[in-house]
Parts: sequence; structure tokens; C-alpha cells
Amino acid sequence: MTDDLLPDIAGLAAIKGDPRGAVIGLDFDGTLAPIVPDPADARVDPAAAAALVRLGGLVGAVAIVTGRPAATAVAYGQVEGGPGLGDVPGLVVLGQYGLERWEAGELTSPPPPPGVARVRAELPGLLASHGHPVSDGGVPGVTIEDKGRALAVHTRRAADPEGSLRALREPLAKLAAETGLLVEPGRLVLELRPAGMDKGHALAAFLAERGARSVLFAGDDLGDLAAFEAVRLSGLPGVTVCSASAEVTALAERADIVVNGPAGIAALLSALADALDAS
Ligand SMILES: O=P(O)(O)OC[C@H]1O[C@H](O[C@H]2O[C@H](CO)[C@@H](O)[C@H](O)[C@H]2O)[C@H](O)[C@@H](O)[C@@H]1O
Repeated sequence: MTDDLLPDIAGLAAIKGDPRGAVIGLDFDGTLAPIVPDPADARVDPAAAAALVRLGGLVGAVAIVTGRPAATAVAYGQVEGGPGLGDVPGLVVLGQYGLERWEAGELTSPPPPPGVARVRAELPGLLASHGHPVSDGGVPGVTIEDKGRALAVHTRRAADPEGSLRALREPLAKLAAETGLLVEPGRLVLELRPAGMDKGHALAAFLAERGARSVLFAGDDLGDLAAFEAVRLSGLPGVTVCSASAEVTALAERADIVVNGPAGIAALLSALADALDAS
């Protein structure tokens, strides 16, 4: 592991030597967009969007692989008065951990499994019965983010974010088991979502589809570990990048490059675009 911006490693050399063979994969929240208290307020770092617009014209493909609905990532990737994610040439967004795909303005989104409707109906009661009545929007507390095919329970705005997360782990795991869903843990969030897909499968399938000859993936959270593993299992020259935070340390231990949050990611992407422009 190194924290040089563009260290002398095989994966980066491969990307620089053959940019058209490279896939650049990125997580959204905590990587392209700074973490904020309300998930609805998250927006892409404008510097990251500008760098990706440049990279989109230089590499084989730019793909965002996110737990967000694909259309939400595109919407929150807009930048007022500047280029946004929708301007990245050839951008593909693999949303809801790869279940959805957005490309050239077209969204492919299969219907949610039946368990999601049951979770939607039962979640407020379950949270209330564990002492976490869902905020009505006025007073922040434990909140539910309904993503259509998944529901996320956020504790970032609870009085005791870590304590609430701990207390809700078991009841949410039970509800997930009863409804045929799985619990995806993240940064002060527990998400109940369909099984059978993760960022690793999504990235691996995309690399195969594009006939990638090298890959870089950047992420910040536990859900991104599967994509790190997909980089390793691909056998391609690869680079894993951690958008570091005090909240999650598991990625930094496994990353080739560690940068300081989304601002560091924007700087790295910009440096990569400079290097590819110069070659
Ligand atoms: O795969 P990602 O793009 O990283 O999405 C993972 C989850 O990110 C979002 O939650 C996180 O970011 C919020 C906004 O900064 C923050 O308030 C929350 O505490 C974080 O966990 C998003 O809301 C979830 O739906 C995503 O699954």
C-alpha cells in the first residue's frame, strides 16, 4: 500500500500504456460525493466530475458502481454551472449494487422482489418497537431511505448513531431473513436489499463485457470490498483505491493507493487525466 498519488505500480503503468483498454470504476457516496448527514443532500464533488469528464474521453470506460439507484447517482452527479456525471462520455452507472443499469440516458431496472414490499410495510413498526420511531422529517433520528428495490435504515442523525446501529443489527437481520433479503452494512446504515448481486459481480461482468485490459476501482465502504476482490480475481493489471475515512478502515488495509476522502479521489482522477493527456 502507498499513499503516493500516482505511484509506480504495474496497474497504473498498464492504464497509462493502454488507456483505451482501461475501465475506471468508482463508488458514489464517500468516494465521488462527500458524506453528509442527509442522504438526499449528497452531491458529486465538482472536481471529481470534471476529471471524469476528461477521463471518459481517454479511457475505455468509466463506470459508477453504487448502492444508490442508478438514476439517483446521475441526478446527484449534476453540477450547477459545470460538467456533471451526465456529461462523462460513455458513462455507465451500475446501481443498486449492479441490479440496475443506466447508460446513455436509458435505465434498465428489473422489478423488486416481493420481500421489499413487506419490509416497507413492517419497518416503521419494527423500528418503533425497538425505541427508534422513524423521524417524521422534523426531528432527525433514525431514518428510512426507500430506494424502490431496497430500504436503508440510517442512524447518522440519531442521538447515538453507533449505539442505534448496534441495537438494530439483530432485528433487521431477522426481518431480512424472513423476507428473503440480505442486510448490507455500511457507514451508519443497514440496508435490506435483494441477494444475488454485489459490486464484485457487477464489476466483473462489466470488465468481461468491455474486454478490459486493465482496471482501477475506487471505493470507501464495506460494500466496495467485493469490487476490490473482483479487481484481484480478474487477473488484469489492476489498481484499488481507498477513499479513506475514520469510519471505515477495512479498505485502506487492502488498497494499493489510499487518498483522503472524495477530495483526494478528485485529485487522483485529475492527476490520472493529466498523465493520460500527456502520454
Ligand atoms: O455504494 P455507495 O455509492 O457508496 O452507496 C452506499 C450508501 O450510501 C448512502 O449512504 C451513505 O451516504 C449518505 C450521504 O452522504 C450518508 O448520510 C450515510 O450515512 C451513508 O451511509 C446512501 O444513502 C445509501 O442508499 C447507499 O446504499
